[in-house]
Amino acid sequence: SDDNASRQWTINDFEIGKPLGKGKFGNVYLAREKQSKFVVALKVLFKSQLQHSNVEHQLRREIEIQAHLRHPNILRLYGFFYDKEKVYLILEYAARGELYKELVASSHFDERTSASYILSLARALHYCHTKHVIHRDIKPENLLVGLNGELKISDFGWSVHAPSNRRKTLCGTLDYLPPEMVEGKEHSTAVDNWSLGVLTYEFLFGGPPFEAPDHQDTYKRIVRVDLRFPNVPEVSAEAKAFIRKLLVKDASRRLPLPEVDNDPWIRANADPEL
Ligand SMILES: COc1ccc(C(=O)Nc2ccccc2)cc1NC(=O)CCSc1ncnc(N)c1Br
Repeated sequence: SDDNASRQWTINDFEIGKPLGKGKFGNVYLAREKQSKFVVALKVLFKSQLQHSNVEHQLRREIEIQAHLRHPNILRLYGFFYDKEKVYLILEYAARGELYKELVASSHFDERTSASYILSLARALHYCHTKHVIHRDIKPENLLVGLNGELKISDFGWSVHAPSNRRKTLCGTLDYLPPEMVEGKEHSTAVDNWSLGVLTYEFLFGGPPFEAPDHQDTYKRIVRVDLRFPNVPEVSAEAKAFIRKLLVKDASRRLPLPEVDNDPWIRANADPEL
């Protein structure tokens, strides 16, 4: 409940369990609030590292953004607290962990699994866009899986309010960035439409579409939309047609997220229960 989110928590309110993951600014632990026995994921961030990387403002913006986001496919940030040297984020626990691990384990997903995940993602991103929030960092590492196999978008570390031309320090991989971002131009919510296309490709073929030996080559392939499909029989023409509707250089011509529901490939393959 919301009064829970605002009350002042301390680390003594929680029993700490196994480590769930090692993040860029700190580690995440399974934890349980002692009184309610509510299970959460507790992310521990070191203030010194946040200050050193000059991302405190990003974290504050993220906390502000997340406080207003409520969607079944968006990992909840229930609240936060801090002590002298650390900031703690109280996160929803995604019982089936990182989607990335499932993708690596199975090398690629079948069309039904892929279409179901992509539909959930399209609905969550459209919800964000109605709140003028662009995620900007949609990639398998930022996706988690809930107890019933539902996809959860996490780590809005790079989200901004649209429109924006805020430079995203290209420390991470370029693979998911659209042409307008790699070219440092102004970008809109349509960057997430592009990333959805990249992710669909990666789910079906096991790797991102513009992968190349080095940054420069990836950069060139992205700005040229140098899209090639391995001619593997198990991926349908409808799947490729869907990907081509999203990986479009002109941001205004990318398939709008509300229309993802009506795409023939999605209709034929996504779980109707979604
Ligand atoms: C809403 O989720 C977040 C919101 C914010 C931030 C964050 O660090 N922001 C941030 C940190 C520093 C600077 C600027 C932004 C991170 C997350 N999420 C995560 O870190 C995911 C932790 S891993 C995990 N979580 C739950 N269940 C599991 N099974 C696992 Br594994």
